[in-house]
Amino acid sequence: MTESLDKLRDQIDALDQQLQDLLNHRAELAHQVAEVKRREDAEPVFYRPEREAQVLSRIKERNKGPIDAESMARLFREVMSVCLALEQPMRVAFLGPEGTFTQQAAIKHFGHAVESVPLGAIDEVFREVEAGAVHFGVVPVENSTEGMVNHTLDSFMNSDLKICGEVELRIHHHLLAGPHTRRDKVTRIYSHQQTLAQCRQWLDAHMPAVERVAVSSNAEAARRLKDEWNAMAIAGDMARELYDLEPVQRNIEDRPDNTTRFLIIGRQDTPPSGRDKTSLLISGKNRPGLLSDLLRPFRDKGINLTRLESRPSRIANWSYVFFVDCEGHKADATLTEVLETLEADGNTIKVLGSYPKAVL
Ligand SMILES: O=C(O)C(=O)C[C@]1(C(=O)O)C=C[C@@H](O)C=C1
Repeated sequence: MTESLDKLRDQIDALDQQLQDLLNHRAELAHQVAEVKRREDAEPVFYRPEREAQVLSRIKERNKGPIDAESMARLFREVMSVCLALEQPMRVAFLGPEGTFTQQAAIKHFGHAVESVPLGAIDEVFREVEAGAVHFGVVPVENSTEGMVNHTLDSFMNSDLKICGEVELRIHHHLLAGPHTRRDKVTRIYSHQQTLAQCRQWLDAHMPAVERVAVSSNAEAARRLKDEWNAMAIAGDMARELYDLEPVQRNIEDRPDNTTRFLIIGRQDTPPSGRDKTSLLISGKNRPGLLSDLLRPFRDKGINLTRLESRPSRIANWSYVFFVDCEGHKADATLTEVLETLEADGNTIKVLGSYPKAVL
């Protein structure tokens, strides 16, 4: 026999009371953790990405359902976000304006309890983190359809900031209309250049005659519809909600698995979490076989590379630096040996950071 609604709700009320008490108990413990950190360190580090990654991975591994592992981890993401805010209110800069995918990535990574600060350009995000005006920054680094975000790679060449985390976000783009849009009179579509590129085939097939106008961000494209009648915009859900726009057609990205990867940048080194990645900037004297010489030590030690990118060095024409992502932490003995071999061969290595692989 099934229980009555009232009885079931009584049980839910009792569990909610327990959950609430447990969450407050957890928050008290986080508060005590903060006191220990303050006592033991003149410059205490409150945010611990390696610990957060371990907590979230464990939650996913031991989850038995019916709540799915991803959703459970997202709930705990918010719990830790609130606990961290009790230790230290955090300010995180992102490539703005409000409503960008980068803001969505910042919230996915840190939870809703952080204060997110929109900035106008990638190098501004770097500068504000360097200056200590914010604790961390979030910048896009690569898209699965359109490739690298070169501004971000180039910013690392002149910065000592450390990568302390990564976020992956599935990107869905929608064709949007504003409150005054006359849908039969549309002559222009606004969006960020990368978004227009990610929706090129759809636009060619469905709106070939409409001019595509690249603007500084998808959120800016959405904002413009406030007072225009002959334009539409392409943007994601966050911008759509922020500017209260109508979806004309959802999910118009050419590839259904369209994903963007973002990096968290900060001033601190991150200890090993057990499931880490390391990002390196490597340069060597231009010669035949340079690239294969750079890669051989990784192969010899069995270290998996997850990304390899070259960029002009900006020192001399046709000389390049290499951005290499590999599995493992710079404190691992094998990776240390690889880096020592590369340096002994006369190459210059800059470790951009070792950080936990994305868990969410
Ligand atoms: O373990 C810590 O160092 C904490 O500060 C606690 C806690 C948590 O709530 O679990 C909060 C913030 C840190 O980023 C990591 C974990």
